[in-house]
Amino acid sequence: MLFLVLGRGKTGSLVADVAHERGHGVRVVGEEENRNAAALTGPFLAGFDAVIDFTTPESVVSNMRACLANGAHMVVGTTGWYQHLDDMRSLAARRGAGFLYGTGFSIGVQATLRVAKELAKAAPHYRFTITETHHTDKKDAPSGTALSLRQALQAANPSLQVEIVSKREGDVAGLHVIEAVSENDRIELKLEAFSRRGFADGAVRAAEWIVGKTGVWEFSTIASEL
Ligand SMILES: NC(=O)C1=CN([C@@H]2O[C@H](COP(=O)(O)OP(=O)(O)OC[C@H]3O[C@@H](n4cnc5c(N)ncnc54)[C@H](O)[C@@H]3O)[C@@H](O)[C@H]2O)C=CC1
Ligand SMILES: O=C(O)C1=N[C@H](C(=O)O)C[C@H](O)C1
Repeated sequence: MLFLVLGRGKTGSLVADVAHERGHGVRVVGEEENRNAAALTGPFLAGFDAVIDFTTPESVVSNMRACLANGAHMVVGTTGWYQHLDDMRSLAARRGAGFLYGTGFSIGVQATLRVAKELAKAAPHYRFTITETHHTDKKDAPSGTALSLRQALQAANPSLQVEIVSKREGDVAGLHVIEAVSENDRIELKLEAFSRRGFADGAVRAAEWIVGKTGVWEFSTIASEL
């Protein structure tokens, strides 16, 4: 397959490496070539099986508009743009695109989301806090994964109030800690990414999955198929 990767940064570069390792052709387009999605014309996009976006909360919106309007198959790993989610979902549906988005593409994040739901049910009267720590260049806060974890906790137990604390330190690839506290004890569920490799692997597998499909999916709903 031939993939177009948007973003030559920390994660986009690794996504390109993983896609090569899995036997795919890859073209990477960076910021200089693609200001305001200038590179993403219909004829250019038609040459790729799928597009994978790891850019910024600002740039990803024009990238999605261009790709989805042209009916492309697109995987969006970039976080911090979810106020536009309804618009992007309807654009994808109107144009017959394939659109898959998500906050944490690693197996670790997906497993933690499942365990979090069980914890919310098993400790319904505890006070919940999510603390997320990431590198100092991260543009969005809270992290997309922290928002997904809160959503998972509250889906399992709608009465839970969940505080999110964001920390920015060094080059941390991703640390999420869920803490549930009662008068008697404290439970901790901790997920530490050792590198960005797990996210890149999930993104490439998601791109393989979406080729030829039309529709809109959040990553967690299809992760078990990858
Ligand atoms: N869903 C997931 O599993 C993961 C999501 N992320 C998210 O991915 C995004 C990127 O993260 P990093 O790679 O750490 O950031 P980064 O800052 O290292 O890379 C972003 C790159 O996008 C480039 N860029 C900006 N506008 C562009 C445009 N219009 N076209 C092409 N490239 C453009 C920038 O020049 C930069 O090189 C963030 O939103 C982050 O939260 C990161 C890791 C995992
Ligand atoms: O910006 C990052 O680095 C990461 N962003 C994602 C998020 O916001 O959830 C996923 C991962 O934690 C790394």
